[in-house]
Amino acid sequence: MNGVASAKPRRIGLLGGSFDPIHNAHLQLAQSACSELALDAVWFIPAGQPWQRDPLAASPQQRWDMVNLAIAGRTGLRACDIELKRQGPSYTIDTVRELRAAHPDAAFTFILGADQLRNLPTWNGWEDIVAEVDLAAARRPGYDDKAPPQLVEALAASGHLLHRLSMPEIDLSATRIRRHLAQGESLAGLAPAAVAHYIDQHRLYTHS
Ligand SMILES: Nc1ncnc2c1ncn2[C@@H]1O[C@H](COP(=O)(O)OP(=O)(O)OP(=O)(O)O)[C@@H](O)[C@H]1O
Ligand SMILES: O=C(O)c1ccc[n+]([C@@H]2O[C@H](COP(=O)([O-])O)[C@@H](O)[C@H]2O)c1
Repeated sequence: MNGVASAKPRRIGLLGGSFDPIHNAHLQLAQSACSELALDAVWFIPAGQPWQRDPLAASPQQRWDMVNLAIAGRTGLRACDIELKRQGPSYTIDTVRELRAAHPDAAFTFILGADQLRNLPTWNGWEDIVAEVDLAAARRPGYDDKAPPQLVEALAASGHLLHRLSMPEIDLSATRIRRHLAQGESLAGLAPAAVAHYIDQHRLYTHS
């Protein structure tokens, strides 16, 4: 074929999280974003040092292992260790800039729940994030899913979009899972069986 075919950019969703541990709502969020936004893939990005949180219970290696177990065999889902390899606090702005530089052929959308959508204006360099990527947000029980006004303004100025995911609210959090485990309760239906098995083998989250 003659001429230059304009290759369509790969559409990649980025799902950052502490994943302490990864659970079924994370998977549902990724799969909803993938199908609703016609993404080619969603990359799970475990945070190395999530600077706004208390110290995590599982180690970076354990969170990485659990993410990989959870996504194994699921089409379009991948894990990305960019933040685990970086020193210092994990800033999303560094991640999106590095990924855009490394993958100029890709169009990235950062995926998040309503809690972090509300919180986004406290993130380091948040206006720069909005200038780099689209956002996709899911509702979450107990959180207003209205975007903060300064975020709406920044999105309008940047030309990037805030996609609203239509997945139903899921009342599940890693906090609830850690609490369940500390009380000796089962994870059935809350996290993939392989993750539950890993948690059991490594005796994670046995104390609240
Ligand atoms: N039930 C849920 N519905 C929608 N989004 C969710 C849900 N659980 C987590 N997320 C989103 O997934 C991303 C990663 O979340 P994270 O790893 O902190 O899990 P978490 O369940 O919120 O953890 P924790 O209870 O420890 O705060 C965040 O953007 C968060 O908003
Ligand atoms: O960049 C920041 O300053 C920043 C502040 C808070 C949260 N984030 C990112 O938001 C994602 C979800 O965080 P969390 O704490 O809900 O697991 C994860 O990728 C974090 O690195 C990013």
